[in-house]
Amino acid sequence: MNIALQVENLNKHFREPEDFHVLQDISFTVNKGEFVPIIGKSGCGKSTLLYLLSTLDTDYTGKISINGTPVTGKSQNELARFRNEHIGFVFQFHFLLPEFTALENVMLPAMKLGKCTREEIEENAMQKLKQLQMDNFAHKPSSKLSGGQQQRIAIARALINNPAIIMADEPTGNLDSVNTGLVFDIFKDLSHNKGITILTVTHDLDFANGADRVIEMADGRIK
Ligand SMILES: Nc1ncnc2c1ncn2[C@@H]1O[C@H](COP(=O)(O)OP(=O)(O)OP(=O)(O)O)[C@@H](O)[C@H]1O
Repeated sequence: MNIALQVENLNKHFREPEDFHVLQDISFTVNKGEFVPIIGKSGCGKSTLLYLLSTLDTDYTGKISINGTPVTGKSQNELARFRNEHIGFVFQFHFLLPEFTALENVMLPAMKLGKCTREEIEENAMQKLKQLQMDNFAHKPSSKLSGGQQQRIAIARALINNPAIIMADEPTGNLDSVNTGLVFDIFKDLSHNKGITILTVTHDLDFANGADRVIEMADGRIK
């Protein structure tokens, strides 16, 4: 099957401080290996949508399937395992553990999954760092790296469990234009050459313009 993400009639309300229909009848599909930015004005619901798609928020109506697996209705434990195995996360703030080395940070999600030995995980993590041209920094504490380097470590960490899909929320929000370009090139390579699906919320129009297609939102709907 070629579909990485299928979203059907998604609706979400925030109930406090008053009822607010934040996502309205959202339906779309994303194919495997597509690179799709989600754009739209501040407050239109982009991050809320990404949060639902990444299975972190289950308070909605409608259906979400990832890689052919319906995730709607799964228990919190099942979702935690599903996320670890299938989804890589990249955020605006990288959330690296500052006192850990780059390598240790990349290894963490695989250690949590507990499927491989420490040696296997270390080898895999080194490969991911190499892929992002960060292997020379493997043994440096992450706090000693630049913002762009830290974001590349965060992308390596998102890749460690070989996810089918990467969900990113403003991954270049804190970066200068050179590093934004680097992250763009990495995402393009991962999607086009490695078949990983990339869904990313962004305000960066250069980033959006270079992608396969964009999902544009306005007032809780897809335009
Ligand atoms: N927990 C919440 N309770 C009530 N309203 C919320 C909550 N979280 C977000 N909202 C509202 O929902 C709307 C959509 O928020 P969201 O963060 O998804 O927008 P966004 O498009 O990602 O915006 P930005 O580009 O500024 O990050 C906004 O009007 C916001 O104020």
